[in-house]
Amino acid sequence: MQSNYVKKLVSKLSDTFAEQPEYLQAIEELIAFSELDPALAESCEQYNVLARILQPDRVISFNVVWQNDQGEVQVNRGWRVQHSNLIGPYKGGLRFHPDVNESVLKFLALEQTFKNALTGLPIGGAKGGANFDPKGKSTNEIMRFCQAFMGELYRYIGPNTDIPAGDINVGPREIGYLFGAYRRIKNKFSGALTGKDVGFGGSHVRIESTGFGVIYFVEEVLADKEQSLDNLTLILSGAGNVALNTAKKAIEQGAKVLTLSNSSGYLLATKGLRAALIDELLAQKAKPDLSQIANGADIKWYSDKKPWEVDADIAIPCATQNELDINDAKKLVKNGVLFVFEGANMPCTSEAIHYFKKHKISFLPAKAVNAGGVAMSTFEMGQNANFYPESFEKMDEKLALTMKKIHQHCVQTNTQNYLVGANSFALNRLVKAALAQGI
Ligand SMILES: NC(=O)C1=CN([C@@H]2O[C@H](COP(=O)(O)OP(=O)(O)OC[C@H]3O[C@@H](n4cnc5c(N)ncnc54)[C@H](O)[C@@H]3O)[C@@H](O)[C@H]2O)C=CC1
Ligand SMILES: O=C(O)CCC(=O)C(=O)O
Repeated sequence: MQSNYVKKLVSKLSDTFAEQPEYLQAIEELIAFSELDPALAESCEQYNVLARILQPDRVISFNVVWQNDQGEVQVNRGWRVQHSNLIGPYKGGLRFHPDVNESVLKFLALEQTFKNALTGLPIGGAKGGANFDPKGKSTNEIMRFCQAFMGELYRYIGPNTDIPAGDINVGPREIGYLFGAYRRIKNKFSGALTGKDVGFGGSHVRIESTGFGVIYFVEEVLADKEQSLDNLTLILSGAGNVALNTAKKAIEQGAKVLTLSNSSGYLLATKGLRAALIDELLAQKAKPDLSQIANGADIKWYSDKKPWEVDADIAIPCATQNELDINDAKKLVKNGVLFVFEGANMPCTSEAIHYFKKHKISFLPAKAVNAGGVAMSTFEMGQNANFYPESFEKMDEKLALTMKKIHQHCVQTNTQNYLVGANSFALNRLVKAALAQGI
């Protein structure tokens, strides 16, 4: 997409939001790797549609005031970025992390909007969270923080308005506290949050869905090349919800998962991680201490290093944004990696993506690869709306079918390039909706 209209708009956004590098990075990737249907181009410019869909409808920001266990009053910043409800209610996760700021949440909300459009489901895009660090906090402190956060957020959400879910450091425990607070404030039991426990309105497979969906998508891409996961080697980063469920399903499907990681280093299992170990890690409530798993034999811990130096067929970054940079990309290419699948949101820097493209490495973008989570959240909303919970097997089948459809949306839009296919399918759907709905 390189018309004068687009160039002028991007230059204006770059000036206005120069202090928001992650948000500008997400815009740059979209513009560099997408194609607008020529039949839409003139109206898109005439009605300035890109300026409307690249910027969030609104950014809500608020104080979160809570007390720690010592009774001291703490103040964090909370946000909800409601990016677009053109094709469905605002939908996207909440992240609690000290690095959270407006730029990070605006990039995540933009990505979410395009990811959700790519699924083909009727969901808009949003993201939220707080610059709260859960590390070292007691369960009571986490609960009080969630209650204080919802004490502000409840005004802006609802089952047909905006439906938050989890993301980094927001899992079933936090969703439980957030949901409890929402239910009490509103005196309503409704599907205003997803990722709930199956005992009170959650869907089977929501916890596993992002990671399982990653592997269903990997299998679709491999099947296109008449390959399977059997005996392929995978390197993964992270050791949270997405990484562990990706590892679990990959091992089940015959692959060898060599690594997991956290911000202190990575764990390498030269013979592949055992399924039982992944199950143990999944069952732990606290974040695992990976360095303690090393056994001095076939499982080793590498401090302050990233897994991208390990020789493997497939790399799947599943931790956080910009965790895989140009130096990592060079190592992967040198070691002969065949595919890079983005499990996390925007884990590869722009430079890394351009390097993969230059070296003809198959690069599969987050919008497609990790969309299984939000798709399952949408199915949770459906089950809440009709008061009818479905079985694990049915939801798992639905997830696999959804990942197949997302794969089709990419390849039917661009047969050569998944990144362009994914971005363009979503872009054209959003532009058409904006034009049809007027200004
Ligand atoms: N949970 C979900 O359903 C979905 C999550 N995502 C994305 O997947 C990624 C991971 O999310 P979750 O697994 O849910 O979070 P999580 O909180 O369960 O796990 C995050 C993991 O990343 C590790 N980590 C954080 N910073 C790191 C760094 N700099 N280097 C290496 N490891 C680091 C943490 O130690 C932790 O193991 C995020 O980008 C998130 O936005 C995307 C789609 C859905
Ligand atoms: O399940 C959801 O609503 C959102 C999941 C999410 O945050 C994401 O796809 O990045």
